[in-house]
Amino acid sequence: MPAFAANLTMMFNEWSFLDRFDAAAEAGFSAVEYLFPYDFKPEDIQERLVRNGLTQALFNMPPGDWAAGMRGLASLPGRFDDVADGVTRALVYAEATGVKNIHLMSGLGDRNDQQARLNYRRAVEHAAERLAERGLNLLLEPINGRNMPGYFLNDFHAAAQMIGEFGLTNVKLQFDIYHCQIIHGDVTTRLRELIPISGHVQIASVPSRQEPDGEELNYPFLFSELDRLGYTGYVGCEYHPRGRTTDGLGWFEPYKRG
Ligand SMILES: O=C(O)C(=O)CO
Repeated sequence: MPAFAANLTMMFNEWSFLDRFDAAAEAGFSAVEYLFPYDFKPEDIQERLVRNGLTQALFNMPPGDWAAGMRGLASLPGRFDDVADGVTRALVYAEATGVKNIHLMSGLGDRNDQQARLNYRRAVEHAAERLAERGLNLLLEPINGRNMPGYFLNDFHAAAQMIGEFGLTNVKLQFDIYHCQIIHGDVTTRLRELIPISGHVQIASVPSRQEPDGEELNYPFLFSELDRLGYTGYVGCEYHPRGRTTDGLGWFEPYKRG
């Protein structure tokens, strides 16, 4: 049975950010993830994790100016020093939270542009090396172009190919089933191909990106498939609740922490 992480960027928004840890634990989650911890003190986040017995499953490196539309820096020209500073900052939070997986967003750009590919490779190699010194994984996530138009890493096959070319054992795929269904479909076949290189899985219904309890995908089947494939990482619930978060947790009832 998969272990689920509540995504505190999207879920439990009825609470302030730090109180979402308490709410997720109360709802039966054993782990949490979110996009960015950087507006909060590392020790405050640590305190919430410890108090609630929660595992920190994932967060992202600093993405650049998110409010101005930046979606990561790794493939961008002239931003290598900012990527390196971001790694330093993320490692402070890794130390406090005990997270094992950190996601490096690629940024907007053309995946077929040679210079953007070189920028990306340099950023990934640098981040991966520094994370490896702490025994951490660097995650790379393909994101669909409907949610993030112009995103550099917008294809699962291309991501798998790059991960193979980089040849770094701590660089893994972040397999968001929602993005995969929108980009490629045939999600079960993609899971069978790519779980061996995946370090984290995420879920949401398609097309609404709400609770994983209907619409295009049969999640109970996909959860069993993850078990059949021997996946032991976390499954991040990166979805927008339709209403109150706790009212939409019927799907989670069989999986929650006792
Ligand atoms: O937009 C997403 O799907 C993300 O997970 C960004 O980190």
